[in-house]
Amino acid sequence: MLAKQRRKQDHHDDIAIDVEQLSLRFGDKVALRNISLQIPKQSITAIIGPSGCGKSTLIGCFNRLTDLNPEAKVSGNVYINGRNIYHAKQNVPALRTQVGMVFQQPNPFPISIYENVVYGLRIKGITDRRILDDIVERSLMQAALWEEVKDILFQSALKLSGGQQQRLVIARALALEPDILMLDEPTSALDPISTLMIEELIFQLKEQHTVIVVTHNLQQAARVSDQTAFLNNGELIEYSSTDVMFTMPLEQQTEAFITGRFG
Ligand SMILES: Nc1ncnc2c1ncn2[C@@H]1O[C@H](COP(=O)(O)OP(=O)(O)OP(=O)(O)O)[C@@H](O)[C@H]1O
Repeated sequence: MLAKQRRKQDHHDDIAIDVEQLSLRFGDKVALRNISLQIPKQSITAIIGPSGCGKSTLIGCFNRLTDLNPEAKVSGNVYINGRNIYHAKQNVPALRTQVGMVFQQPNPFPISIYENVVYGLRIKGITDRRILDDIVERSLMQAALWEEVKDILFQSALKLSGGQQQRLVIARALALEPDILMLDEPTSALDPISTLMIEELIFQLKEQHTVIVVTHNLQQAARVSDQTAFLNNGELIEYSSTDVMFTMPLEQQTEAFITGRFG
């Protein structure tokens, strides 16, 4: 019975995140209004929309980061790999391992590069040096940072450039082998070359992960994503393949936004 309750009946194996009539209020303020969408596995989804439209709040529902705000009241459902993550029995720390998150400002810890990557593994109780070494190498390679740091692994992460720090933070998330990686404006604090490196990295990550990118940069959404969700004022206005969204949007609001007439 419990399994039945927790597992969505019409779950498709190729859907990573299934959002059903999701609404969220902060006190009296409605931040998300009745959002439904399905995010396919091993694809890149861009979330766009004007400042304050609810992009960060939406992805914060996918790993229950919004739980940290006592004012936030959620209704509706979010299924990840067919499981309802708002079910009372959901293990929230495990969810946040499965659904990794990278923020706008690179936020490495003031410890070595190596210790940054293994941080979450140590919390999980992994102490075997060989296992940790292997995961450090693999994660830094996946994050396209290994060649630059392999000889300075025990130097402070704070000595790295902003772009390197952001790739380190991505490596730290990848070390936990998340199914889903969410990046909230990952390049807005970076120079154009670092931005390009992160975009190439995002593109490669989809071979093994489902990637969600919140971005203010419409060219970036068009360059990297398979599908795009356009939010305005807490509502999902349009959700379609990125090609369609940027060439023949269905909604006037979308067209106005992508042609720079508002937002
Ligand atoms: N902790 C909070 N308490 C109250 N209201 C909040 C809180 N966080 C966000 N909001 C409000 O919810 C709405 C959505 O905010 P959110 O940060 O999700 O938007 P966004 O689209 O990510 O914006 P931006 O592009 O500027 O980062 C905004 O009106 C914001 O003021």
